[in-house]
Amino acid sequence: MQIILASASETRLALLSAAGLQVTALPARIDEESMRAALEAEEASPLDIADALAEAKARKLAERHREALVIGCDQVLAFQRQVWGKPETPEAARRQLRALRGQTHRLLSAVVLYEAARPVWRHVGEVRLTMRDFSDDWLEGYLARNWDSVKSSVGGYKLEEEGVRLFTDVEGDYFTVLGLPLLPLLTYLGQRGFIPT
Ligand SMILES: Nc1nc2c(ncn2[C@H]2C[C@H](O)[C@@H](COP(=O)(O)OP(=O)(O)OP(=O)(O)O)O2)c(=O)[nH]1
Repeated sequence: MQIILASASETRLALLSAAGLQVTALPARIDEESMRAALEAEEASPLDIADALAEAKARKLAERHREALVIGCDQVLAFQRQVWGKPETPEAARRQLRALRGQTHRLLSAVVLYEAARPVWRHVGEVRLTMRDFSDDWLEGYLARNWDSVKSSVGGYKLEEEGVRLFTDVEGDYFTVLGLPLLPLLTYLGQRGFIPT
């Protein structure tokens, strides 16, 4: 069965490909900003927001590819009752990282699987990340060196790159930080016989 990743995320495609899966990546192109704003207005939890966005992406492509297995994903950052998506500019990343400095925030990575155009499995992974009290000067250098890479990341960092220097503690699954709860997904795909075990 064809596996479609309903995502423009190079990181997610790289994780699935490195795990040996043959996956076709197609962007779902939903209006995440307005969906997230509407859900926040209804006081949806960060978990429900990530899950709803992941499902919307999977559903959109599953309706066009009814015979495929479609994986939809979404990751949000939760901090002090706020829910953040990707910072749009270096200034937004600077503001966000200064707010998170010396604090603990959460990343929630949701995955929803559609089979024959129906949702059959879902999971949300959560990680708690604590940032050190880095200096403004260091942050300026970090952004100058890393903005091109981290502008595609919800936290303004990539844990597997220099972004690791932001942290004193990461409590949870590495792949969930990168945006995909890979291990539960691979377990389910194996149990259902979609990938060899
Ligand atoms: N390589 C890497 N990527 C990260 C890390 N933290 C977050 N990300 C990326 C994974 C996702 O591409 C992105 C989360 O944003 P979204 O869930 O909105 O996905 P994105 O817009 O990239 O693609 P999609 O909405 O699925 O088409 O942040 C990290 O530590 N390392």
